[in-house]
Amino acid sequence: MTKVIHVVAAAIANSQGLILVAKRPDHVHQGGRWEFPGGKVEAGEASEAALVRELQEELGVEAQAWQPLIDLHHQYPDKHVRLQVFKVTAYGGEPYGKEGQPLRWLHPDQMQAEDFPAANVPIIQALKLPSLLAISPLSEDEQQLERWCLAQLAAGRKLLQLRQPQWPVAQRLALGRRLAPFCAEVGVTLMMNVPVQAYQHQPGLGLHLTEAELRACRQRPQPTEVWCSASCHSPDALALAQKWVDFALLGPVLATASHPEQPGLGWPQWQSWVESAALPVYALGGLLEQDLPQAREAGAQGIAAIRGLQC
Ligand SMILES: Nc1nc2c([nH]c(=O)n2[C@@H]2O[C@H](COP(=O)(O)OP(=O)(O)OP(=O)(O)O)[C@@H](O)[C@H]2O)c(=O)[nH]1
Ligand SMILES: [Mg+2]
Repeated sequence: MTKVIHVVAAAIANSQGLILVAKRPDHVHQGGRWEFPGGKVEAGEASEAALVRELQEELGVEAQAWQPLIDLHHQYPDKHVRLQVFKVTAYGGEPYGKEGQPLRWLHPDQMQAEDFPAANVPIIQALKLPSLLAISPLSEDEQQLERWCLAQLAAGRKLLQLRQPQWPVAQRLALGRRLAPFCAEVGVTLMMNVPVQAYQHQPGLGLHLTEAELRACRQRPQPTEVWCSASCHSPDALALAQKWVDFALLGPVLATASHPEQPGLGWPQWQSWVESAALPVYALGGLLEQDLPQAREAGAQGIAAIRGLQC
């Protein structure tokens, strides 16, 4: 097995939510591309100590507060890297390119994957995605679901999923079409849980696949501008999600009222499955907003919930 190069990198966020990126010198690995500042973890060094050291060495700043963003492996033709990325939310000093590297502050939506090393695609996705994903509660009452959606928008949620497996597909699509303009107006994506062939794109909507639909995929189900996600219940499903969609939901972490027959995976198993996946993964199953720090420590993008995220 090739040696794994363990790298820590920082998505440093300023008060406007812009993220600092630096240009790699032309002569180094992945030279000329933009990167998240950071570097190799030294032998015997703890990851977070490496993070603090690298930001001091490369930018002259003192990292003061951070949280895990995503931890992934990537195989380049010439090397295998593990990129452990932290979102740095507080720092002392003004960053400058100590090694002469140009710096820029970018909104995640301005980041183009092709300007970064190939390993960075999931990191950019993780920066674009929020930490909470609210899933619609089962209901026969369309007005109640409209109220649910509008309440979620009012609460500032950025990512929703319209589930309703008990409804005919046409009814799900019709409700999605009505809600889409409200979502689009405030930059929210409503993930539609409908068959791939039935999905019709419009601004404000995305496509969510069941695990069976994910397994049937032979290509990405929608162009890259359309968010696509999938439900996963095993490591091999996560590997497929990494290939065909932008993010996954993995669960149940705990047993839930909506799926009482499925025992919970528990955090240790959940974490061990996500460790080998290079895409953002939401933890699902019996979770509440206050479980977010634990979910992040386990490698989650955030939490997805029905009851846990009611407004
Ligand atoms: N820092 C950083 N490295 C990245 C990113 N994406 C990515 O593939 N890498 C790869 O991870 C490795 C990190 O190396 P680095 O050159 O930053 O390491 P370093 O700061 O310790 O430099 P040094 O070896 O010159 O002391 C490189 O192979 C680089 O191509 C990223 O966003 N940030
Ligand atoms: Mg570096």
